[in-house]
Amino acid sequence: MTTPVFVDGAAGTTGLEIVARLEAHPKFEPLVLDEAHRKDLKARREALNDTPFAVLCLPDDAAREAVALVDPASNTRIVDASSAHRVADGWTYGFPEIVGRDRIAQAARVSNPGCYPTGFLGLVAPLVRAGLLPADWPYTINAVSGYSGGGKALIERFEKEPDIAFRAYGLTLDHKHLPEMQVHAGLEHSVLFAPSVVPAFRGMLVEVPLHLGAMPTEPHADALREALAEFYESSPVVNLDRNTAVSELLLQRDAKPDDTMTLRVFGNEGGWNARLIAVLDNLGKGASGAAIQNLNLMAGFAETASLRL
Ligand SMILES: NC(=O)C1=CN([C@@H]2O[C@H](COP(=O)(O)OP(=O)(O)OC[C@H]3O[C@@H](n4cnc5c(N)ncnc54)[C@H](OP(=O)(O)O)[C@@H]3O)[C@@H](O)[C@H]2O)C=CC1
Ligand SMILES: CC(=O)N[C@@H](CCC(=O)OP(=O)(O)O)C(=O)O
Repeated sequence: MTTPVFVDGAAGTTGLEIVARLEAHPKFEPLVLDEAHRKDLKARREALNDTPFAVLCLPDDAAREAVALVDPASNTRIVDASSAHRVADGWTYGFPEIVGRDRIAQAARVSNPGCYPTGFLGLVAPLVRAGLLPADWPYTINAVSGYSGGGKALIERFEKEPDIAFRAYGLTLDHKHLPEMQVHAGLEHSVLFAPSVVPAFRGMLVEVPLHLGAMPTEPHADALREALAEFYESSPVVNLDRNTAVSELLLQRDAKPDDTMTLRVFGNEGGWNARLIAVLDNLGKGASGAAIQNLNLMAGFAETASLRL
């Protein structure tokens, strides 16, 4: 006997990957609407109210609409992959390693983190919480993503314009991920975020460069690395790679789906500077893998069931 999960937005980039993981899942099964009904309000309302779990893989407005379609008396528990509810009251932020597995397990409304915030928060939130990095520091994030991060529209653009080698964006400095990065890292100031896209389908590198010697706490890169290693010691999904004897980190154009995230801390010899770098799949721990991890915890199943580890 399997538990049905309604995937609203199943024809989209994130939705397709969630359906694939649910199809391979030993205890869940995906419920999707056919092409003629996938945007039909009546069909969506029924599925949203009559299924024990629903995952929203929709643009923000459609995700808000989906939540409004759920009767307050309904028992449906929701995971929202959009950015509509990431700092909203009544929603639990779906980053189990940081928020706590118990909180996700008990929640009726879980908001999946954004892909870039998964990398940033994975690196910075535990260190701020431990007092090793200051909460009032002006943090900067340099990040590069595969083009599937922009959904169907960006995939189409990169496939039509093969000459694009690099795309810097977010140039108005008001990217929609700023609030969740500040709130869930417990920061006093908004971060300075410099995202970009390269012609690879999936994968991302999220980097936080730090002038450690200028910080009041003057943390050493080794201390940051060890604190992260300890924090993620028991995680089956997030790991800290202690090997800093690497000269480069690469994203591959044909990378396979991957639901893990690897963190690294590089420091210079004097300990003045550090580069904190997270490598993840925007469609894995950055979206679909995180949704399955949260559903597993909510249903009381093994945390990593059907993840691509
Ligand atoms: N791509 C990624 O790496 C990540 C995405 N996310 C978030 O996940 C959500 C989905 O993103 P993504 O899969 O990339 O986007 P896509 O554009 O690839 O897919 C969105 C899907 O939603 C469908 N849709 C739009 N409006 C409605 C509606 N009113 N009712 C039913 N279906 C609707 C679209 O239909 P149609 O096919 O007709 O356009 C499309 O199939 C977004 O909120 C995104 O921000 C989060 C983390 C990472
Ligand atoms: C390359 C690209 O365009 N990426 C998306 C973020 C993808 C993601 O994290 O999804 P959410 O939008 O749900 O937060 C962007 O910058 O808007």
